[in-house]
Amino acid sequence: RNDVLMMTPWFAPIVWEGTYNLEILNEQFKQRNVTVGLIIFAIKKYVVFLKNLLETAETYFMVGYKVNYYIFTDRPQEVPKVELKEGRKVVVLQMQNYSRWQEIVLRRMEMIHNFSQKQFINEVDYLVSVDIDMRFNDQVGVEILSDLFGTLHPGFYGAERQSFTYERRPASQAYVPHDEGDFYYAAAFFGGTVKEVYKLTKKCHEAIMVDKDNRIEAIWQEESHLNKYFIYHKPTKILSPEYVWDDNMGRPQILRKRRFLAVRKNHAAIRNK
Ligand SMILES: CC(=O)N[C@H]1[C@@H](OP(=O)(O)OP(=O)(O)OC[C@H]2O[C@@H](n3ccc(=O)[nH]c3=O)[C@H](O)[C@@H]2O)O[C@H](CO)[C@H](O)[C@@H]1O
Ligand SMILES: [Mn+2]
Repeated sequence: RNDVLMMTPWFAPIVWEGTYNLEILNEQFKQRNVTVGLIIFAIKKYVVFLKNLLETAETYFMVGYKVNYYIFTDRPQEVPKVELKEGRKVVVLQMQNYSRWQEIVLRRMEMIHNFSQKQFINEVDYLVSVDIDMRFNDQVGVEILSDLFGTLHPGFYGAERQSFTYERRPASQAYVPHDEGDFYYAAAFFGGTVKEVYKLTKKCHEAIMVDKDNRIEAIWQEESHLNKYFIYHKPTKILSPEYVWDDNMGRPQILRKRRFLAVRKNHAAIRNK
């Protein structure tokens, strides 16, 4: 394709529909018999999003592969029973709730870090962390897999560096100077091998704890820390906004697939509930 950027300056592919051959990739990944962990946080009221996310994942996510759905929740009894295909299972992981939604989203890094070391490393090859207020709407397969991958945020994929909403206060560990940064990534979809996700979440969690001691919270919480990390640890693959789209952004021509879509939500009704 010549209408989109297909490769970064550090030679990482940017995955758009029409840039890869899934048959070839499936041959490779089937031989390796990979298992993928999909990490989902369902704290407090957000459990209402779980059913639709799991059902659409069964239709579109890693079809034909083994998948563990790792669901972090404070309401295990509210995890819906969804019929799963062979080789796929739900693993419910208890997590405490926090009163502020900002604390919940920040603590995702800590939880993924802890469980990567004690559990995920023994059970899966790759981890994918996603927001729950989303649904799969088209195929998401092994074309996303790589050591470390991030997704271009739907609001900034064509934007200039100056407009990226990185943390700009030097007092925060997530600080990014104006002359640095490649892309603005969405925290709603990232992943990699368990080892790389472990390293990423460790670093981000540590930075978040330093910020906490200094009584500062990054402008876009863990997304700010993720963006900082990706500047100094470049992703080995980047996913186009096909993988985190929001129909509020319209339907541009270059978007041949809308694979993972934001579900409309009423912030006031759902956050801190
Ligand atoms: C598209 C995108 O980049 N989304 C980011 C943006 O999303 P959003 O504004 O969509 O944030 P959000 O409300 O979806 O929160 C992120 C996620 O945290 C979990 N959650 C949150 C609150 C709660 O009470 N219970 C709960 O389970 C849930 O999995 C949710 O999807 O900003 C957030 C933090 O500022 C995160 O960085 C999101 O990844
Ligand atoms: Mn979200």
